[in-house]
Amino acid sequence: MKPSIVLYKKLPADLHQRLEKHFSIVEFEGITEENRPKVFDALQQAEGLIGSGGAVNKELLDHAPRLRGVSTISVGYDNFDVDELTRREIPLMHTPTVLTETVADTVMALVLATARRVVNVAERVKAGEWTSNIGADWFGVDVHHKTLGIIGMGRIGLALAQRAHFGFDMQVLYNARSQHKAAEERFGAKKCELDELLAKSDFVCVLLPLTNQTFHTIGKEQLAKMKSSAILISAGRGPVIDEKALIAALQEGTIHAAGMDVFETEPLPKNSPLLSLPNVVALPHIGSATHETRYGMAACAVDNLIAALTGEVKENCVNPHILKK
Ligand SMILES: NC(=O)C1=CN([C@@H]2O[C@H](COP(=O)(O)OP(=O)(O)OC[C@H]3O[C@@H](n4cnc5c(N)ncnc54)[C@H](OP(=O)(O)O)[C@@H]3O)[C@@H](O)[C@H]2O)C=CC1
Ligand SMILES: O=CC(=O)O
Repeated sequence: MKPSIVLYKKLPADLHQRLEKHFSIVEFEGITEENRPKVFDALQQAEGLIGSGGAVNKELLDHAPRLRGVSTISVGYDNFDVDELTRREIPLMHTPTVLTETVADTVMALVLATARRVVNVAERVKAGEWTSNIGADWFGVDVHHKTLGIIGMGRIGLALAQRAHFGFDMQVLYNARSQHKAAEERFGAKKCELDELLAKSDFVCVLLPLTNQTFHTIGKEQLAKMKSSAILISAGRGPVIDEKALIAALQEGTIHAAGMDVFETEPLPKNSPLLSLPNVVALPHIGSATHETRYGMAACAVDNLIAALTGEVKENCVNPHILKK
């Protein structure tokens, strides 16, 4: 009999078939408040779990006594209780690399859209406001030759630095725990303390994962250290930025604008003040959302689960130290 797995995200047909060759699949559309009891029921027999979104915490794991492998269709894994998975010796697999270039494109799109006010002016054109030669009230600010600060110089940070350096002749500053020689040698990036990065950057791009250490890395105090002409880009995880403090900074002119792909609450609530600020470009967490990349992520996650359950993990494991030799 094939091992049973729980799938909680719809997959392309061919990838579903690839999984079906190895496993008997119980499928759900996400893990929600409503379907939680049914998911818990299916988890009693499940040896594998694959999907994205929804918390995979101790409560859920307590309903999954036979679980041997978990695969998320994402690179970020902040909604997984990694300590609890590790304690139970369950490998957690994720999808780094396959989405890196696409997410870096999204971040660059946010840089350009906020600086050049692309969304705002396009809306004005559609509203019929372009009735004569445009004046300064339609102008944006330059991106090329400015200074771009990257907070979190990992895979995506490196791909962003490449775009900024070669595409836009920008000076790149970065803040991370370790030194990133590749970024320094290839893109002239300079490592600096957070305060220095905030004070010198025209664009501050936050690409940190969400952890206990990174929660609210950018708050009132940090925003006050930025140039009043600076633009903040948030594309790691929403809670890395104190959204209340950011809203106040945007309203009071402490900083010039913000481009955001991630938020403290997602989907962004309809009454969020961010939605009525003209100097905010808000995207619905589309960092990796192209057809090609989302397919690549799903394929990677399927292969990751097969590897985890057949004992053949070579890469993409968040807690590799638990793997049996
Ligand atoms: N908007 C979207 O759709 C997407 C968002 N993401 C988010 O982007 C994040 C980054 O992805 P990726 O680049 O692949 O991840 P990486 O793990 O390659 O990079 C993370 C970087 O963050 C740094 N970092 C982590 N913790 C700290 C800390 N406490 N203080 C300072 N720096 C820290 C790391 O520093 P060091 O190098 O020193 O270890 C590293 O440079 C993901 O975790 C995810 O949350 C990812 C994909 C899509
Ligand atoms: O936010 C997306 C991810 O892959 O992480």
